[in-house]
Amino acid sequence: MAPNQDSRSADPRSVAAGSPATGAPDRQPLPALDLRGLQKSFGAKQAVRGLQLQVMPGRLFGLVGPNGAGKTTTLSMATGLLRPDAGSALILGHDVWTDPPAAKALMGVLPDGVRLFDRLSGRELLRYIGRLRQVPEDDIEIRSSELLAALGLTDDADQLVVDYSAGMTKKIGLACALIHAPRLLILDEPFEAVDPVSGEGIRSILRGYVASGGTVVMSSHVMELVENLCDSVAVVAAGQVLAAGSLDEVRAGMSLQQRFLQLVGGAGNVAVQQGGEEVLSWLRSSSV
Ligand SMILES: Nc1ncnc2c1ncn2[C@@H]1O[C@H](COP(=O)(O)OP(=O)(O)OP(=O)(O)O)[C@@H](O)[C@H]1O
Repeated sequence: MAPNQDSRSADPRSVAAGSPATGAPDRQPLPALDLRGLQKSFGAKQAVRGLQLQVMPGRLFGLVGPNGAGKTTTLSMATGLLRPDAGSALILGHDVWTDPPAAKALMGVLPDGVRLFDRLSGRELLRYIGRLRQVPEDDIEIRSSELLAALGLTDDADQLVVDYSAGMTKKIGLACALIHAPRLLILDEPFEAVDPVSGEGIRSILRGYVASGGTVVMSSHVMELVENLCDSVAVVAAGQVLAAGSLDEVRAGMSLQQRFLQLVGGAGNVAVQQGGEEVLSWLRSSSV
C-alpha cells in the first residue's frame, strides 16, 4: 500500500524558503523523524539522555542497541505514547507533543507489547482502527482484506485477537499501523515472534512501502535482519546515539554485528573470563 501521497504534497512545510539563485522554491525535504535532545528518567534511572536523531524520508532505518539501551523509551516518546522530560519529536515538521493530531495522522505505529482491543476479531479491529484514522469505509474493507492476505491472517480474520498467538498479534498490530497508508512507520521489534514465511511477507511489504516513498524506523536485536533489510542504522546505548548514518558508514568495513560489539562493548566471552578469573565455572560439566 503506497503511503498517502495527497497529504505529502499538501504539506506546505515540505517546501523550504525560495532559492536565491533561481527564485524557485528549494525542495529540501523535512526529516520524516527528527528527535531533538530527548530525555527521560524513571526515578534515578536516566533511560534516554539528550538523544538526537534525524531520519530522512525514503529510508528504511534500523535502530539497534543492547537490552535497556533506551530504544523502546525513545520510540514511545517519538510516537506520543510517553511524554519526554525534555526535548522534542517532530514527524515531517509536526511536533508530536504540541501538534499531536497532525503528527499522528502522518505515522503508523507498532508499539512494544502491542495493546490492542483484543475482544474484537482481527477484521473488526482493522475496521475500528480504519474508522479511527478516518479511512473511507470502502477502502477499509479493501485494505483490510489485502493486509490480512499479505500477512497470512485471512483464515484467522474472524477469530478474536485475544486468542491470537504472539506472532499473529504482532502481524495484526502491523496491519493496524498500515491501514491509513501513513508516511512514516515506527515499528518496535516488528519481526519478534514472527515465523520465517510471515517475516518474508513483512520484509516485502516494508520494501515496497519504502520504494513508493514511505519511511520506516524499526528497532531490532537481529543484526543480520537489519543488515539485509535496512539502508540506514543507528546504534543506541545508555540512552544516546553512538553512531548513525547509512549502513556502510556505520559498519565502517565490518559486519554490523562486529561494529555493534565494538561500539557497545562485546560481552561474548564474559562467561569464560572476567579480570583473568573464570566465571560461572560451576556451570562447566568438568566441575561437577
Ligand atoms: N516504565 C519504566 N519504569 C522504570 N524504568 C523503566 C521503565 N521503562 C524503561 N525503564 C528503564 O529504562 C531503561 C531503558 O529501557 P528501554 O525499554 O527503553 O530499553 P530497550 O533498549 O528498549 O531494551 P530492550 O532491548 O531490552 O527492549 C532500562 O534501564 C529500563 O529498565
